[in-house]
Amino acid sequence: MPSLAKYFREQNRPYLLPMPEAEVYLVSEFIPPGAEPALRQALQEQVAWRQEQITLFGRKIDQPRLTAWYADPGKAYTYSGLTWQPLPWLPVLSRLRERLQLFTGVPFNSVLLNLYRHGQDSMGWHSDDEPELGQNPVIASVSVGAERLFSFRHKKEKKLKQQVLLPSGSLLLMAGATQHHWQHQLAKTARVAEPRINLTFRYIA
Ligand SMILES: O=C(O)CCC(=O)C(=O)O
Ligand SMILES: [Fe+2]
Repeated sequence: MPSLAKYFREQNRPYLLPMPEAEVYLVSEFIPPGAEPALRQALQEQVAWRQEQITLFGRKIDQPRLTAWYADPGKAYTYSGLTWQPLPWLPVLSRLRERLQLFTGVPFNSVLLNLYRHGQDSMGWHSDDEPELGQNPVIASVSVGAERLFSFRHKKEKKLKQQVLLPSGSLLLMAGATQHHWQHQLAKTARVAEPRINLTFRYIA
């Protein structure tokens, strides 16, 4: 990571990742460190975590993570072949949404939650480019728990790559044309045994 990252981290200012044809910002302490343990506990206990399955080569297999989907009424979302019916907002999620809306100045009406139980849980390469997200979606991704490595690769220029560690309490904002030109993933890792919770706030048309 370039040395400027340290400056932005210390100021707790959004750090713009050096990526062409993308707009990706990292805010390292979006959740104040003192508030992080209570948030982690609330999410682990209150969220209706589910083990979903996907069909791969005609066989049903468990997704390598647990998930949950909360949204305003009437919003359904199709994601990796599954159509999600939303649950009504929990207070802990509404409060986070409120803070994110003030911070970013854009509305969010849904959140997809991922629970990576350990380093063997993961999410493969994809773009968040479903039509219901619109042209240039702003995706606000909050991380709580174990620090994991998040990777980007450019769709056409295969040499273009970027990686960023997502510490607990951080906010990663993906905006502009990021989803057109780049894919992202959360790879498996043998180094992490602790769980990580990720919340991606989105606006569904
Ligand atoms: O866990 C993460 O940081 C990424 C999750 C993600 O890319 C998604 O939910 O679309
Ligand atoms: Fe994603």
